[in-house]
Amino acid sequence: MSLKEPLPVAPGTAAGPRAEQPHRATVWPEARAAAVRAGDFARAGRAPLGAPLGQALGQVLAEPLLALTDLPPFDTSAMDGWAVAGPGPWAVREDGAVLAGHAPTAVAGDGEAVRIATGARVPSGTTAVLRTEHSRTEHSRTEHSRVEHPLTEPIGTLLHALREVVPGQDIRPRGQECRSGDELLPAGTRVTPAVLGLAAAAGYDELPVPLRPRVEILILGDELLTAGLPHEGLIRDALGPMLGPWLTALGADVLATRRIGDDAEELYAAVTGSTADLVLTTGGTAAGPVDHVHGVLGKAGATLLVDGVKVRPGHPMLLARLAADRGRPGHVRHLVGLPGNPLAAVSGLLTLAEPLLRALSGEGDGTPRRVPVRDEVHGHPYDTRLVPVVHRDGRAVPLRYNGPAMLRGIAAADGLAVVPPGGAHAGRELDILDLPWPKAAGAAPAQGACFT
Ligand SMILES: Nc1nc2c(c(=O)[nH]1)N[C@H]1C(S)=C(S)[C@@H](COP(=O)(O)OP(=O)(O)OC[C@H]3O[C@@H](n4cnc5c(N)ncnc54)[C@H](O)[C@@H]3O)O[C@H]1N2
Ligand code: MOO
Repeated sequence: MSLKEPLPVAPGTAAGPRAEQPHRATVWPEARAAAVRAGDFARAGRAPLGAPLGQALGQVLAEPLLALTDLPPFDTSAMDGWAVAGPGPWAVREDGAVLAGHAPTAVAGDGEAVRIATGARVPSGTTAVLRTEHSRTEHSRTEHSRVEHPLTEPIGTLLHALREVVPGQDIRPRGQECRSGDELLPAGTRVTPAVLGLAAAAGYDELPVPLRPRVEILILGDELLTAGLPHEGLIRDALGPMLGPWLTALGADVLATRRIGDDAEELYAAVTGSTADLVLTTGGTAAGPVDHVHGVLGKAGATLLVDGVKVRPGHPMLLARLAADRGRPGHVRHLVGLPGNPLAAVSGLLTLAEPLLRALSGEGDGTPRRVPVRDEVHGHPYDTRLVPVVHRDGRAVPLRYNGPAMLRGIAAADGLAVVPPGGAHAGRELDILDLPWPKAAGAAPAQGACFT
């Protein structure tokens, strides 16, 4: 697939000084689409990885799963019983039974039968398999004294069918499920335990899965503490502990979470020196005296693809393509700038980072599901709102504590409702961005306290 380089969605390509710039915010759906395009563009040219079966679980197939063999690979018996040739009664061959995993020892001639196990390769010449419970054997008197062995038959044994025998019955013909080269599953299929089983049956030792996107997190802000209680204008870093595990849950390989402070030079060095596919910064996206993200992107020769989004919270979020790394010219790198307010950062994560990572992993655009909202939700006059909700009885219930600086709502939520400009009346179906972890059992009382 040849992909065109994604263009900035708003006028202007270079990140430069912000002063006096026109408002360039992108509408929310278009911002997500731009993130998908960026991920698709970065994925093109990345060769998939051959992951051993056990390590591929949960990933998606980078290529279609083609059968490496016919399945079944040979004609097999579907039942324990007798491989028979032609019409009965049949003379039982005394030279052995055919077990699963063993090459057939006998070639069945017309009027002959040989004992066979489920899954065993049927001897050539077999016309049907007669189930044990549908058969009767008759032994000649002279041989009765012979010691019986489970895998050999007394000489002169005759086999009778107790039911009509239809040609081909209880034989699974070679290639019944698939022929070698058949497409078993398309690219993009999630590797589940069942897919692992099918892949093994079809001859795979490794599966082609996309390289896990490599992400580096840069936490900006001199006011942030990594331990203890807030004091003297200092607050705890809420994003460092949250973003790494969140990105891991999205399938990314988190290289590092680094604390940079409000130092523009250190930020420049970290951004330009990063080997990650995606650099995620937190804070410093606005126009304050120590908000360095735009300036550093300009100096680093980055291209802004999204510079502000018409969404609340989180509107200063941005997406940029970083200049090519001289050491790895084909490696496309992006940066997502998350606003510092913690719920605004979550909004940026779900609006820009998640779709980009999903596309980079070949997972499609993850169309949100639609759920009716239980209560009226107030909207912003012009912008989309993302509001934490819990699912109750098939409806989305908006939670309180949904301000840009608050995490109390999202910590109790199942997802974020996408509220269009102007708001939504009770009962209206809204897109829901589900969170990438299972619902917590027993969380209902805490959530109850958060309802509007
Ligand atoms: N003049 C304007 N000021 C602001 C605007 C604006 O449009 N014009 N936008 C506001 C909005 S909306 C947001 S969101 C913030 C975004 O600001 P930054 O991305 O530059 O973030 P900071 O200023 O660094 O921090 C904002 C806020 O968040 C706290 N913070 C930052 N990092 C963390 C963290 N890791 N853990 C917890 N809290 C964090 C920081 O202390 C600030 O309180 O800008 C508005 N201003
Ligand atoms: O966009 Mo800001 O996130 O509203 O606080």
